[in-house]
Amino acid sequence: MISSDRMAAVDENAEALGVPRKQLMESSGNAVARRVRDLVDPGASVAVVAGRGNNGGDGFVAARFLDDYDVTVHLLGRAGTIATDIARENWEALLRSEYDAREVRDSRDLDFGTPDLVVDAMLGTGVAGEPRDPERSAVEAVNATDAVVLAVDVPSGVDADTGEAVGVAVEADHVVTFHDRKPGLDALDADVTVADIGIPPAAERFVGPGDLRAPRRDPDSAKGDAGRVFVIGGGPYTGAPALAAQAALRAGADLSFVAVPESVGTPIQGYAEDLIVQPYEGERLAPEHVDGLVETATSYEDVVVLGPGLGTADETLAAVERFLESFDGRAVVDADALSVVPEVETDAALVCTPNRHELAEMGGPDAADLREAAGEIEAFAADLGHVVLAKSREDVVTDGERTRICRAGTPGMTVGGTGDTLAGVAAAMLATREPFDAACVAPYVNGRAAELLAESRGDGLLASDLLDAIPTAIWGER
Ligand SMILES: NC(=O)C1=CN([C@@H]2O[C@H](COP(=O)(O)OP(=O)(O)OC[C@H]3O[C@@H](n4cnc5c(N)ncnc54)[C@H](O)[C@@H]3O)[C@@H](O)[C@H]2O)[C@@H](O)CC1
Ligand SMILES: [K+]
Repeated sequence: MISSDRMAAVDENAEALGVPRKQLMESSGNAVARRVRDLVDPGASVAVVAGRGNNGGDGFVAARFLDDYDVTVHLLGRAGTIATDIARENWEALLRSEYDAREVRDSRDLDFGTPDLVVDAMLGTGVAGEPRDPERSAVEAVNATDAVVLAVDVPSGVDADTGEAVGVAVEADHVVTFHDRKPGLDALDADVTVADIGIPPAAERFVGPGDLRAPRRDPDSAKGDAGRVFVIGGGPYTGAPALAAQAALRAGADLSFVAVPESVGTPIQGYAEDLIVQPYEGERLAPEHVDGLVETATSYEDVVVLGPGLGTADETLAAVERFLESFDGRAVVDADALSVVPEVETDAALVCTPNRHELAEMGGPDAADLREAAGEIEAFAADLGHVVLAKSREDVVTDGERTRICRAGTPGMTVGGTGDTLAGVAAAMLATREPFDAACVAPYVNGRAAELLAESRGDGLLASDLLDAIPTAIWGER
């Protein structure tokens, strides 16, 4: 089962892996034609009713695979308004080769005769709202025929995710959908087949540009703002919390607060004027600081980063435990704070970011190659009840049910501090995405940032160099 957002991401990932959309369209159209062959005999009359998006493009391709049928293609609207290059190219290919392909410029001219089969290629996953004319009239005309109706991907007017129709919708007898079932198709009274269109499994397995670009939809948390990040770290170390907080800003957070012992507040503020330092008394985090921190984080709905530079003093780990017991928001847990997570009952949604050694100390698999241990890491995350982003050359990201691999990055990233920038990026992502998605995208961004610097910095990369490259890794390419 695949949602339309995820499908769009996978499709873009496939393109990045060298399987362009136009190739997928060729496979989709071919699959539609094969289904036509199953349903009606050669010589039968087939009307392809096509919209101006890629769903229509699939229909244009299908026509080329049906030369032993009596095929007419009806484009709803003017060819000049075809929305994508690949659909337009396939339309023009029909014209140049003298297929019977017509523009329907006015819904009153809609006449596709009395075909044996109608291919509904009007609207697919790109539909927004109820079908407008000419599609609306065409949907009604298709429903009024006696022809067998084969819908491409999803019956036009039906929402692929919910199965609902806001206005008119095609009553399809058959649906050929691509790559994987769409959740909305189960609700329909139609026979559904799934066609393999050659999307490599790697497009789903590996985090890619599609994951980054996918709509950031999270009805529970996204309130239209990019979020405040609250880093609880520092004491024995000062660089780590500052890097995490700055990375969060570079990845789009509106504000970055750093709660640190007053002993290190001044140096941390000195690193960057963009950070808002909130000092508490003493030299390290202790249980007496926790209530105030929980209150701040809760009242502002901050995404918390817990751990960078905290150290391992007993009272600090007790404070981490106490924090997690009473906090019920979202947090990235990193570094020294990780060892507490398996012991604690918390209502918070956590993204845990252990390296190989921290993962083993948490009770996860002790493996030299994390990717090979992905199954065990998934089982560990299921047990833990939190998202695990296990960092290595190839990161393993899992919520206990789904697992993805992130291959982005460079050898130069073994330098200290890249884990801190990762935690900050993850927090910024967590403000607008659900935890698993945020955990997939964060190492991709951090790794891409390093890749952008590979030529100029090589093995001399510093974690602080990544800060500048993070915005380009997110928004700058394409
Ligand atoms: N995502 C993928 O991986 C693949 C997608 N393919 C096809 O591409 C389709 C999605 O293509 P698109 O994103 O171009 O979208 P669609 O072709 O589903 O629809 C977009 C077009 O319809 C118009 N439109 C939107 N809402 C409308 C409404 N309410 N009334 C009238 N017109 C409306 C838009 O202006 C646009 O021109 C899929 O359903 C599938 O058929 C396949 O080619 C293969 C791979
Ligand atoms: K359709």
